[in-house]
Formats: sequence, structure tokens, C-alpha cells
Amino acid sequence: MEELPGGRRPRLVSTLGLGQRSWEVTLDAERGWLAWRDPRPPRRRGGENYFVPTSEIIAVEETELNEKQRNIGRWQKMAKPHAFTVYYVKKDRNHRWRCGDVTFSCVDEYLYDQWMQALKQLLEMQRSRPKHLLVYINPYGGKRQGKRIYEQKVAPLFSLASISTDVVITEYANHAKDNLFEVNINKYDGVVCVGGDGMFSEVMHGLIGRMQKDSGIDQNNPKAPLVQCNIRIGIIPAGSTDCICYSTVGISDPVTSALHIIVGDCQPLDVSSVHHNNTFLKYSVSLLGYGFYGDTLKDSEKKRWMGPMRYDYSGLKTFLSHHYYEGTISFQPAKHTLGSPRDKDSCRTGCYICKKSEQQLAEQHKERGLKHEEDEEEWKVIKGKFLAINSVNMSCSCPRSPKGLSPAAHLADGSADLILVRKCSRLDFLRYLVRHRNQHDQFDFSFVDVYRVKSFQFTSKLSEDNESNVTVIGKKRFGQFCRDHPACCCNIANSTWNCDGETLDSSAIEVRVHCQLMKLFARGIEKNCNDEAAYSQSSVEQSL
Ligand SMILES: Nc1ncnc2c1ncn2[C@@H]1O[C@H](COP(=O)(O)OP(=O)(O)OP(=O)(O)O)[C@@H](O)[C@H]1O
Ligand SMILES: CCCCCCCCCCCCC/C=C/[C@@H](O)[C@H](CO)NC(C)=O
Ligand SMILES: [Ca+2]
Repeated sequence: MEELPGGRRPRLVSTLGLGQRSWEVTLDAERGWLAWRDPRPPRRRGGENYFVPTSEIIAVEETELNEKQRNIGRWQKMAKPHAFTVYYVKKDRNHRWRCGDVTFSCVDEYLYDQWMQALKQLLEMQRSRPKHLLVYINPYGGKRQGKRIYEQKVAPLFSLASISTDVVITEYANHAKDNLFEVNINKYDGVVCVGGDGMFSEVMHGLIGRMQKDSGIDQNNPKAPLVQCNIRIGIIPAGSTDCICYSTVGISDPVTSALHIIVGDCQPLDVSSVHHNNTFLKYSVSLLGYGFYGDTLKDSEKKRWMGPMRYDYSGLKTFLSHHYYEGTISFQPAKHTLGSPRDKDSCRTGCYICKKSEQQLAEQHKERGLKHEEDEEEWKVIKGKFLAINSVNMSCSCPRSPKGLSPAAHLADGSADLILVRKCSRLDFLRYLVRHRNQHDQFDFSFVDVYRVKSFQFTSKLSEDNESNVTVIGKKRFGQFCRDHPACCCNIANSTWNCDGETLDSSAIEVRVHCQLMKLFARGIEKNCNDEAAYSQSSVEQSL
């Protein structure tokens, strides 16, 4: 589509055939939308006006009308019509996206060419869309449907959108990660993982690790300023929890995720680095959980054959065991960010708080070389007995917990919410867990504290004792549980960290949040989709 003087782009308004009627179809390249409306007086039309942002058009294709379509209504006695189909994102309820299509026709070949050319040019102008993707499929994630989901639901959409792919079906754990250190990554506009949170974590480690290696950054240095990873990752959910997908898209649905990839969405994500004694252990974007979530994960790994149900089984078992762990948490509060974990508003598409952090990050990059103030900032120290210590970089919403473990956590504000669940009765802990699943405030309990932090350290009492050489041998002889108090549920063994669904055995860790270290093909959870659609439609009607 040629630009008008002043860089403006033209508007195409035509009467085109759609079904049995003529419709007024408008392509407004300047404002970025395609609309079609029934031009009959409002009384006679069923209020049918449609509106699609051009950024959500998936493809346009020349279409052969079939015999039946040609023989209806106005085409009957006319010359052979020319037709084209526009494929677009159709927004359904609960953040679900589908591929909608509409076929327009006209007899005038010149008009048809004009429309095809304008639409194709518009698609070419969508520069953030990927053209070539590297896809990793975990055939064993979740219900073992990854390959089928990709082939049946995703590949046809990629091909419709003219996206070419190199597909790797993983053969062992860490296959994708290892492969990402070897491939010519510059060939691709993004990497797609088909699987769950663990598979995503693998791909993320491959990409971030590769980026640091190529830039000569030592990942073992917990204070190293990590290099941002600009190659986006797309998640096609085919796992058991799919928390990262759900928290960044609002639903775990393969078609919705494929469409977010196709339209080239971009959502920056905070990443936490986890170290122990100047040794890099892992990165985390969703949950780092000690105690309840660590023990649940550890137990569930032995029951992978149960599929996604393993988490419910092991969750119940862990709940009944009611183990608590002693240790010390030190953390630096996140003073740079505007929000608080007790906010009523959640992080949504275009989030103001995350934007503010992005600006701060850009300023920091400009001032790079100047001394970081964070080392001087205060550390708070809390010692105690905890049933769960959860640090979440995002809400961690998932089908099991639709609002997540921290509903007001932000995807890209450079902070994590540190949730400390202190020793309490089984009944109280159950009340807390139940609030993962309902609308009530999860932090409104005397035994739950929540802090927004930019870094934290945890040392279990056992490792503290080990370090200070206190009668460890004697304690070890006691076995795993406190035999003096069989009913007290105190556990002198360590728990395990659940790091985005992977176990981490180290009980002394140092965690730092890296603001917006990586990017996803997503846009965050959209506000109320229905409100947005209503707003868009009325604003189009005003300008038509
Ligand atoms: N071919 C493979 N064989 C065995 N393990 C694999 C293979 N490919 C990937 N993996 C590993 O499988 C683990 C779990 O996979 P994934 O996250 O896809 O499913 P899940 O654990 O069922 O889901 P979730 O993480 O959402 O709970 C990942 O840590 C990944 O490293
Ligand atoms: C006895 C009642 C048990 C209630 C259990 C509530 C379950 C809520 C699950 C919320 C998990 C959200 C955090 C996501 C963690 C993922 O990283 C991880 C790997 O996919 N999944 C789990 C379950 O650890
Ligand atoms: Ca965050």
C-alpha cells in the first residue's frame, strides 16, 4: 500500500459481496483496522458490524467460490466473481483466540486486485511477526499429546501465516537446551516450545545461557549484569500446569498461543537467577518454592506416569505430612517499583508499572558503569519456621489456581513477591491453600507475610548448623524427622526448591531478579476482552 504525502496511509472503502448481501468494507491503514458493515438502515440489519485491527489479521488468500456460493443472490446473472478470504484473530471468552475468516467478493477484477494488494502490503508491514521459527516438542510432557497438538492445531496455522519452521522432537531431557548452544540462532525470529513449564524452562536456559556465553558473561557470578535475550520464546501449552503460559496469556490453549506467536506479540519477563556459593544453579520465571511446593514436586516426580494428576496426589500427601522447615530469609525490598503485592489491580496488557520499570531499565543501561546502588540497600532478615516459602516473579495463575499464588505480581517490573507461610495448624494451612482457588485474599492470614523484593537469600537451619559445625552428626543419627516430638511435624531434613517445576536440592540459595531479561510471544493478560471489543466497535462506528 503506497503511502500518501506526509507518511499517511490510504483508506479503502468498497462495496463487496459477503454471503448473500453487499457490505460496506473499509480498510483504514492509517488507523489500523478493517471493518465491514451492513449498509442497510439500522432497523433492517441485525446490528452486524465487524471490526478487526490490522495487527490481528493472520493472512489473506485468493478464494475460488464454489458452485453454491456463486449461485446465490446477486452473483447469479453476473460475470464470475473474484473472491478473497481474510483470516483474522477472533476473540472468544476467557482470553481464548480463534482463527476467524471472512470471504469478500466482487466482479471488478481491478477492485479485487486493489484489495489483495492493500491487504498483502499491510501484512508485510507487520515487522514484529516471525517468519522463521525453531520449534522444540517434548513428546512426553503433560498427557503426552505435544506432537499431536503441534501437528493438528499449530502447524496448519503457521503455514497459513507463511511461517516456516525447523522442528525438533526432543529425545531426552535437556535435548532442547543443549541444541540451543549449537544452532545458528540468528537464522530464527523466535523459538517455540511445545510442552509445559519444565520444557519452557529448558528452552529459556538454553537461550539465556547461550546469550551470556556469546557475550562472555560468567553466569556463576551472582552479581554479573546479564545480557538481555531478545529472541522471543513462544509457548504452546502441552504440559501439566502450564503456569507460565496461563499467567502471560490468560488461558492455556494451543491455538490461542499459536495466534499470539503469529501476530508477533512481545511480552518482556523478569527472570530470577539462583546461585549457591558463587555457583549458578538455575533461572526461574514463575515459582521458586521451598517446603510445600518443593516437597510436592519432589514426590510428584516419582509419579510422572500419573500425568497431571500427580500434582494433586502429591499435593494432598504433602499437605497431610504437614512438615515445616526452619531457616533464615534475608531480602532486599523492591523500592524501585510502584506496586505492592496487596494491590487490588493485576498486571494486564500494557501494564503501567511494568512500563515504568522498562524506562528505569533503559536509564540504568545508559548509566552502565556507574556503581549500582543496590548493594548498599538494606537487607531485612527473618528467622522462622515455615511451611512454605514461595517466591513468584509473576502471578503463577494456572487452571488449578486461576488467580495464582500472588494475584498482583507483575510480569516485568523487576521484582518478585516473596510469600512466607509460617508454621500454623493443618486447618489454617488448608484455609490458605483453598484461597489459591478462590477470590479471597490469600495474604489475609496472621501466619502469611508477603514482600515485594528484588533479591533474597535463604539458608535452612540445617545448613546454618552445618556451617557453624554444630552437632550435625548427632542430628543426622536422628533420621529424617524429629523423634523427640513425633507429632510436631518439625523436619530436621531440608526441603527441596521447586524451580519452575524442576527440583533444586540446594537449601542455601541466593536469588536475584533480573528485570525483563527475556521476551515471550505474548501480550500479558488482556483487560476485559468484551469491554475492549465494545469500545472498539463504537469508536469505529463514530469514524465511519
Ligand atoms: N524427550 C524427552 N524425554 C524425557 N524428558 C524430556 C524430553 N523432552 C523434554 N523432557 C523434560 O521433561 C520435563 C517435563 O516436561 P514438561 O514441562 O513439558 O511437562 P510437565 O512436567 O508434564 O508439565 P509442567 O511443567 O507444566 O508441570 C522437562 O523438564 C524436560 O526437560
Ligand atoms: C490439599 C490441597 C492441595 C491444593 C493444591 C493447590 C494447587 C495450586 C497449584 C498452583 C501451582 C502454581 C505454581 C506453579 C508451579 C509450576 O512451576 C510447577 C511446574 O509446572 N507446578 C507445580 C504444581 O509445582
Ligand atoms: Ca515481576
